[in-house]
Amino acid sequence: MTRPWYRWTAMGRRWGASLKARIALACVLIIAASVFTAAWLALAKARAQTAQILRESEAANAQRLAAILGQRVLRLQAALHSAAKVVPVGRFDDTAALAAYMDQRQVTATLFATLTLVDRRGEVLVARDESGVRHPRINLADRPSVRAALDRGVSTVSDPVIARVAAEPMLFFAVPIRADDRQVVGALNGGLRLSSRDLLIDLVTGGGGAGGGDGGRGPTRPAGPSVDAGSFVDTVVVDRFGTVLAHPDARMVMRSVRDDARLARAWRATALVPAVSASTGAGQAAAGEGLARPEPEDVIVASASVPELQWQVLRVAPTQQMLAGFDAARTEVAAIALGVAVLAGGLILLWTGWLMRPLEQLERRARALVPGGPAPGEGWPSAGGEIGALVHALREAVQQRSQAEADTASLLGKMQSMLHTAPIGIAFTRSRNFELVSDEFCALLGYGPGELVGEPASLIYASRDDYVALGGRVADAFAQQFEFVTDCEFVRRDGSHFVGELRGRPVKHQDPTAGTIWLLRDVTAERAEHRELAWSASHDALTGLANRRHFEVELQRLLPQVRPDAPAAALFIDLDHFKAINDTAGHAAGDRVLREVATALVGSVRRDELVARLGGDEFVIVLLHCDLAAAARVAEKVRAAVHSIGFVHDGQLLAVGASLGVVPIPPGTATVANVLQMADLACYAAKSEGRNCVHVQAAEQVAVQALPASPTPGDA
Ligand SMILES: Nc1nc2c(ncn2[C@@H]2O[C@H](COP(=O)(O)OP(=O)(O)OP(=O)(O)O)[C@@H](O)[C@H]2O)c(=O)[nH]1
Repeated sequence: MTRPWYRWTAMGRRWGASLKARIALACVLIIAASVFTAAWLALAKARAQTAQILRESEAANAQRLAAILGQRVLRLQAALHSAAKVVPVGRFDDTAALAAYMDQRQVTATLFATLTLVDRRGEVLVARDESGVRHPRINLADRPSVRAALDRGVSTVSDPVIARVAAEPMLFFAVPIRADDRQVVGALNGGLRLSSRDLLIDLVTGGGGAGGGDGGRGPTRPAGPSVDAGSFVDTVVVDRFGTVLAHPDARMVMRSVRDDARLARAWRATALVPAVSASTGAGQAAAGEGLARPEPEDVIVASASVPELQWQVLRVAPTQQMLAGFDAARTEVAAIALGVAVLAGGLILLWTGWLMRPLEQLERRARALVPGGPAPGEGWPSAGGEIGALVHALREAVQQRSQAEADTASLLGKMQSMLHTAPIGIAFTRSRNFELVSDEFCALLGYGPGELVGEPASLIYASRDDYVALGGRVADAFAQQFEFVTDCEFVRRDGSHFVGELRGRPVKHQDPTAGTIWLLRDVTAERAEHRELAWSASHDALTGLANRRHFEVELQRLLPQVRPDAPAAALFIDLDHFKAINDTAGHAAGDRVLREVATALVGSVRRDELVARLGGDEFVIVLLHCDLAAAARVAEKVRAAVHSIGFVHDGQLLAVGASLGVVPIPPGTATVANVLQMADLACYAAKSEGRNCVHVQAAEQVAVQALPASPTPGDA
């Protein structure tokens, strides 16, 4: 049983390899990438544009708030000026008059938390605050703003300070009081809480632009995170030293912007450079107004300066929160892109499935191209376009192949019948295997009809080496467009060998893979007979030695090998009184003697020496690489061997002797006849010297004596 995981893995692999799945997957990826990229780029552009709009909007807001702040300062100063004009100048020592004056400053008192009238020395003449009108004995001449009003007769606004009495951050306005002669005789001071609605607090809590005030007694914003009403934008007012004057978080007031990292970065980004001192009057411009650069990554910063106070209004908006919609949209876009891609991929999968149905049918039909499958023209899908063209081409090819197979089968049938009856061995091999064999071929090799079909061709060769060597020769012959013919030793099924004549011809010379036709016949007897005939033609039938004709051919072949450094000699042997043996013991005894002599001759020389019977009782031996002295020694050995022959025939001891003539074969000797003539003469000399002896002919005598031709004794 197939395990489920294996089934799932196999199905996954099939799907992975499927063209449909690949196209669908590719489409999903392309569509997802396209949708996501397009949406991402659009969002990024929209985000950048929105950030720019926010910056510009916040810059305008900052400028508007700075303008409001400036107007408020001017209005407060104007109110203080108005009050200063009605100060009872000539009655500074009249406590009741001064108290009455203060008591009547209801409107001014609603604008300022404290009102203080000081004389030329800075001594407080009368003061008014939430507790009423008082005459405290204090001197304010140490305050720079009071000092400037008294000494230089100008209206001033102090830097924020922690008030001595109220113990909270306050601003002090001072205007000079002049006598009729325009001399400064004192100053009227207005103290204002930074938290006053008439100055700052409503600006940073979203009430910017609203007129009116609470007389400097506006509520302080509660501690904790605070934002511009309904938004994430913080409005912060900072003086030229970086001291926070107004902040949505009341705890930050009078602290340095450096205490809040984000605020510090925003403030630095405004690049505001202190341009005036604390004692400088309002109205001087400060640098850095407008859009801030460079802007920190996490905030959008806009700023505007309040020239009257050398303050700066900062609008700080957290980038991430302001543009959170875009960040959320990115995730949505990714999800939508994926969804669209998956949906499109599904549709494409269905579509390609529908498109590829003919292809699947074609695949099934192609799988059925096996014996026993549908008829060549049946089962093909009907389709147009490329698939239709493919179907058409395949159907044509299958029909043609089917026709070709039928033709081949018919031809093979005829061939089989021919091979069955052919009286010669015929075989067809391809790729070194038998594909067709005639009955005779099998019979030659001891196999039943057809048994060699499918077997390797090497099976019938007696030697594996012969078979391998044959391959190269066959290839050479076929390459030259020759028929290949050779004799080779084959092995039958029973292990017996025979010599066969093998003829081979390729079916197509230009295509070796098309196969080869072989003809085989057993030539064992034929070749043996031929060898027999060839041997008989060159050998003496009685003794088995080379005959005269073969001797002459061989010596003629050897003569060129004779050189001064490779001397040679010839021994001419003639039996002594052989005729008497024939005559007394009979011809058969004479034949036996001749055979014994041949054996003695062969046994006296090296195996490869040329030993021949020239005829009758005449023999000749050629010794190669043998000088005359050595030849003389061999001749003596031969003589002794012949002389030692002896056997009893019809009660009679038969023995024989031999006369030997030894001659050197001079280098350059042209003919066999010369050699035989000289050797014969030497043998004749041995006969003359009494027989059963060796006559060695000196080399210098040989040439002289060899010149005239004379008949050999054997010819007589
Ligand atoms: N048995 C036998 N005799 C042969 C054969 N061929 C030649 N003869 C005989 O060999 C003899 C050769 O004799 P010769 O060489 O003439 O005379 P010889 O008796 O040997 O005398 P010398 O040579 O002078 O010693 C002849 O009688 C031939 O008939 C052969 O094949 N068999």
